[in-house]
Amino acid sequence: LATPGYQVHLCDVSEEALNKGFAGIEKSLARFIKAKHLSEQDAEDARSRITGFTELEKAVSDVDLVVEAVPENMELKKRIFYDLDRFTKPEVILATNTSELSVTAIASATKRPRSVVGMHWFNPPPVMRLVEIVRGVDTSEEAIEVIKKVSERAGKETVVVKDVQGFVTSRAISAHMMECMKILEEGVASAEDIDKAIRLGLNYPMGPFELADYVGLDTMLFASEGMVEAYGDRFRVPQTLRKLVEAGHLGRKSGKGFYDYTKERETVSVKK
Ligand SMILES: C[C@H](O)CC(=O)SCCNC(=O)CCNC(=O)[C@H](O)C(C)(C)COP(=O)(O)OP(=O)(O)OC[C@H]1O[C@@H](n2cnc3c(N)ncnc32)[C@H](O)[C@@H]1OP(=O)(O)O
Ligand SMILES: NC(=O)c1ccc[n+]([C@@H]2O[C@H](COP(=O)([O-])OP(=O)(O)OC[C@H]3O[C@@H](n4cnc5c(N)ncnc54)[C@H](O)[C@@H]3O)[C@@H](O)[C@H]2O)c1
Repeated sequence: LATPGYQVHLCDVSEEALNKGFAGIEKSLARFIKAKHLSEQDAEDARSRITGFTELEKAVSDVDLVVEAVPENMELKKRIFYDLDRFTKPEVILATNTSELSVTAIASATKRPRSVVGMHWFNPPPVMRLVEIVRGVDTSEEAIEVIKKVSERAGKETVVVKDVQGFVTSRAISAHMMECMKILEEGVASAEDIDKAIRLGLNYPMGPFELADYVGLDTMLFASEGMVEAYGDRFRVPQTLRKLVEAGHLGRKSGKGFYDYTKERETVSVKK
């Protein structure tokens, strides 16, 4: 959002977490410069528009829009939205990047459910072309329009969908990933070969296991558990996923998931 010109307040729980965020932004800017999508000056301008905060109240006291992206946990999201409602000006729109939780339930923690809306980005957000906008039961047309305009200014296409479990995209990707994990558990093929088959045979940019590691296995597990509750057994969470998360192997962000990122990986380069 800083690249197309917005002033951004980035808030996280600690300096360390904040620095991790800034490091991610640097990596992304470097890729855009290398690909000649941005000049050094554009990148410097974007950087200068981002200010870091570790106190939510200070971060949001004079903003016009909040985009929340804390971990996928309803209690945490509700607590944050309760605070956002108290700390922001009454006209501010409060968006959530939830992958699958009920936007309506998150909105119920505020006194302004009309101004609460889903703004679902995709990983990696600077590159992926879609923002899925989720209309909660009370979300106003005005809130939807603001998110459309902001997304378009960030170069994204949008779709507006109803607030059902998993919306369109998480529901579809969960079904695909869960089925591939069951194929792995049945011993039909190795993770490497399933990824290769889906990449080359079905022309997906990433196989299901490298994508799960990329998204984060904890996020995948939270999302899948919600799907089981809403849609029943057809989304049964595979043991493999649950065990990896129990072991703290969350994918790329923890260094290990379906694959080991602490070593050179020869088997699963994303391409070829
Ligand atoms: C769970 C949630 O709720 C929802 C989700 O997020 S579900 C997951 C959705 N995401 C996906 O499905 C991603 C699938 N994977 C892909 O589309 C591709 O593998 C990928 C875009 C990540 C990488 O693309 P790939 O062609 O394999 O690699 P690469 O050549 O390195 O990257 C392609 C371009 O993106 C750029 N890029 C990749 N990651 C980037 C990043 N983090 N920041 C900036 N630019 C990036 C590269 O610089 C490159 O740019 P160029 O074509 O102009 O040179
Ligand atoms: N990972 C993905 O590919 C992806 C894609 C689209 C949407 N999402 C959604 O985005 C959200 C975040 O997911 P993630 O995978 O980035 O999780 P993550 O655990 O990788 O990152 C969450 C961030 O929130 C911070 N945080 C935790 N508590 C906080 C608080 N009280 N105040 C401020 N910051 C806090 C953490 O320090 C961390 O930096 C979830 O709702 C997820 O479903 C994730």
